[in-house]
Amino acid sequence: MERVVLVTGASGGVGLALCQRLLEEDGRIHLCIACRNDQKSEATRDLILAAHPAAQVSTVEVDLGNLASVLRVAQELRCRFQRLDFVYLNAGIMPNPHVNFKALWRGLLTGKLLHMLTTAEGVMTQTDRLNGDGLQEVFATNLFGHFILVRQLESLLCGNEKPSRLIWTSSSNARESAFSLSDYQHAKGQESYSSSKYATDLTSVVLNRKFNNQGLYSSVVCPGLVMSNMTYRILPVFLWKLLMPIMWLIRFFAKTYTLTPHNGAEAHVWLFKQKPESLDALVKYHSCTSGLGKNYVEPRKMDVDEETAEKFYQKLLELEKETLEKYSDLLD
Ligand SMILES: NC(=O)C1=CN([C@@H]2O[C@H](COP(=O)(O)OP(=O)(O)OC[C@H]3O[C@@H](n4cnc5c(N)ncnc54)[C@H](OP(=O)(O)O)[C@@H]3O)[C@@H](O)[C@H]2O)C=CC1
Ligand SMILES: CC(C)=CCC[C@@H](C)[C@H]1CC[C@H]2C3=C(CC[C@]12C)[C@@]1(C)CCC(=O)C[C@@H]1CC3
Repeated sequence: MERVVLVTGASGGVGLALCQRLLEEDGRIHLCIACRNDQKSEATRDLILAAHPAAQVSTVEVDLGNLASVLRVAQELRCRFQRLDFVYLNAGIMPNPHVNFKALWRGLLTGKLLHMLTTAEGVMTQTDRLNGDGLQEVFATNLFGHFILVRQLESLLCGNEKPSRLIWTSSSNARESAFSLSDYQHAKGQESYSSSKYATDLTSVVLNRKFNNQGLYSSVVCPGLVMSNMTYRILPVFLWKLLMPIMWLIRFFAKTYTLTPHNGAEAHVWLFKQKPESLDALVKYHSCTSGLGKNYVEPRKMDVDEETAEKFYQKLLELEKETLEKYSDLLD
């Protein structure tokens, strides 16, 4: 029986490249692409089918920042499939990004420039806002919508003959200091993106602890710095194009400058080929590209405290309970 692979955020960037690369690896998979609306779904499906005419590609529509939409899509997926083999939790946003160029300059003087150029630590801030569900938008879209999706798909992911896999697109920008248990939605600070990605890392660690014995395995990946709609909202396209020769140079020192969505999907595709039992739950798998353009994957231990992860998970369960009570009419 063919493997069923669900990819969120499939309409562009890393998600779209991932879909193309998965079909190159195994043309027999059933690929289900999740996009925000049916025009995007159809356009993405057409693009994928143009390169892989014999591929089995189906579509679902979901706005991950809208809990009713997440509950509806989960119900649709439960009706459509008996099992999901891989779920790539890749959709993500970074609204209103702001780059602190002075910080980069200081980094040059203090010898921290390379670290800043690869993690954006101390370099980027964002302005977040409340969404229609009354949640912080970045937390809701990058993490909580995906969390509810996974929990609602438990019957398709757990207890199958073969293990099922969750693969979260995290980031090198995930940082403990941007996250706090008392403000886990990051309503007070200006690093909501960094906080949401750290929360993603914590969630993946706990999901492994809770669900490995039911055959569900979770991993986190970082695609590296990729030119996509997300980065084109940080600096204009022409500036990125001007910076390209400098970034190719930086790549000799910073292997996470993958720069293209195809390269950025390296770790996602590598994980597709690994046995889950051989993976380390406390490791983030980074897509890397060498100075000469060769792609590879680098595992790096994550900076996560397992006790904080467990406490955070309990908070997610409380929020989940509130959500399910609020939307009880949408549940079977
Ligand atoms: N680019 C980079 O340098 C890095 C990116 N990442 C992560 O990689 C992932 C992919 O980003 P990337 O490809 O670069 O960026 P893109 O902006 O190109 O892709 C983001 C995808 O997420 C989708 N999406 C956004 N919001 C929602 C929503 N509310 N509901 C459903 N789908 C949504 C977008 O859909 P739509 O087309 O409708 O907007 C799009 O398909 C993200 O999680 C990002 O945080 C991590 C490290 C570095
Ligand atoms: C010479 C040069 C590359 C200049 C660009 C400066 C900044 C705009 C970038 C330096 C580090 C980058 C970075 C990201 C965005 C752009 C930078 C701040 C991310 C935050 C993009 C999204 C992520 O998930 C992680 C990236 C880390 C590095």
